[in-house]
Amino acid sequence: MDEQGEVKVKNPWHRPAFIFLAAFIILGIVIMVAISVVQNKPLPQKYKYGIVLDAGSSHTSVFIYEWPAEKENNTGMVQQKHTCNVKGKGISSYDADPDGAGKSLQDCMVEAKQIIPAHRHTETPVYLGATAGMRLLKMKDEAASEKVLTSVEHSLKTYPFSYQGARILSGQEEGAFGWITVNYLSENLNKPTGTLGALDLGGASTQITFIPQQDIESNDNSIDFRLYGNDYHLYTHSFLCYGKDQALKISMSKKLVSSHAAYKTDPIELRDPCFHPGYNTTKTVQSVFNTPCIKAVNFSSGYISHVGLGNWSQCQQSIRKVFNTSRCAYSKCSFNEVFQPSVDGQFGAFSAFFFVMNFLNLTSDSLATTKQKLATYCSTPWGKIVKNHPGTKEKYLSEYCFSGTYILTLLEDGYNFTSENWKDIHFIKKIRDSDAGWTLGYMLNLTNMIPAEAPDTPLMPYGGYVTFMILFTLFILVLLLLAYLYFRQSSRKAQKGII
Ligand SMILES: Nc1nc2c(ncn2[C@@H]2O[C@H](COP(=O)(O)OP(=O)(O)OP(=O)(O)O)[C@@H](O)[C@H]2O)c(=O)[nH]1
Ligand SMILES: [Ca+2]
Repeated sequence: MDEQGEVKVKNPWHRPAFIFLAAFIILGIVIMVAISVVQNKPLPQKYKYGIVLDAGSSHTSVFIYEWPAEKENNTGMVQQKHTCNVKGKGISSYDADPDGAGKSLQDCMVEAKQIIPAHRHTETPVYLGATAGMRLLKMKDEAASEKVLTSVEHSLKTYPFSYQGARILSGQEEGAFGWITVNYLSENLNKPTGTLGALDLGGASTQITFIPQQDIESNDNSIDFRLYGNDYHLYTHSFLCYGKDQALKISMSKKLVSSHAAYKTDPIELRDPCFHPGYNTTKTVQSVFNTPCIKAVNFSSGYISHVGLGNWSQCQQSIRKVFNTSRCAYSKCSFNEVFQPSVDGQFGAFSAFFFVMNFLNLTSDSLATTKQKLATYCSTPWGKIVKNHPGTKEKYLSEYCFSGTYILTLLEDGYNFTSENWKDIHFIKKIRDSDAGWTLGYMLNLTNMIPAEAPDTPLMPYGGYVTFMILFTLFILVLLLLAYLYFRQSSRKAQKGII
């Protein structure tokens, strides 16, 4: 026994090695647990920010976007953090007072400074994009439009952000970026599922953008993108002067010009089926004709007595005259000789498409029901309408019959939607808390946040990777332990054999 005891003490696999291995295993487990705890602890989110000013024809809105700094190239990560509506009218209305355009942005930009953390200010890009109002001003008075842009540029440069430019977007860009926005927010861009067409109705222009089933016959209407490894061949068209405010002016001017009485009376009487019975307001001729969308006409008076008749079918007939559908040089046209393939797939209809249809409660009816309800609404006396909506601005309120009828006629007679595919039009304001509109798509494009190729995805998700590493390491440790026990056993046997 004593001899055996002496041999045991000499065994190289004896206590120090065992203690070392046990310590090694414990240390390994402690390190693994510590690493996985630290790794899984939610990181303090580091957000980045971007600002886009939508200088529309009717007003300017400031959009602040935010996204997690580490995930800027993943789809659906950028979100709208805040919007601010600039007080007053759009920047194109400052043609006689360009300095006023820059000043008008002050309040919203100060708000942006408060909302975005100070340490991010200098790296936050600011873009201003102007749309149809400025396109029209440029047509009317190019020097004035440049002065307005210079004024907003000077104003934006006084803030601590990274100024990236103020420019007028083309109609094509406006349509295409609206399409990118709705498809980015719906997370359609990296999936094989279909995309959402985009319908935008502004005050001075309207855009239609979608992926058609047929060839695009005119180059002006075609735009190509490669996003997340997929090629997109888009049809897009922007109709300048066909936003709802300009369309109303065109429609009123046509009625005035075609009515002989209009040339003789003072004020000129405009009997309008698109306004409620009992509506009677004096307007200036200038307020209708002050746009490059209409040819100037001489009248006997500078004033119009605008009298409502509240007749929906006559209203629709008068609006149809705004669309010229008599000629088409392509296989298919929408109106005004513009090529348009048949509409296809689901559409998101936003901006004034939503404001108007939502107000009229017409966002989920069939086409036939929509027409019926609208006819009833238009024939409702003006006094009753005002009484039923005490909080609504009278200018907005008076125009809903016209605007609803215009939307219906534009979609059905203009873009050729039918009672079958009417349900494919979704009247939307926001998708996942961000407004549908061109601004987000514009920023994503200019900051290269939508890569042409899909980013490489890791072999397995992060959680799976951590679990795998822990299990695999434990497996190796168990193997080492077994090997140790085996060796110890066999060396004991060997010792015994020697004895
Ligand atoms: N009823 C209602 N109308 C609105 C509202 N906001 C804007 N509008 C009107 O809807 C129309 C379109 O508004 P926007 O989409 O902001 O148009 P915009 O961007 O100024 O014009 P574009 O430059 O042509 O795009 C204009 O006639 C606005 O006066 C709203 O909250 N309610
Ligand atoms: Ca707009």
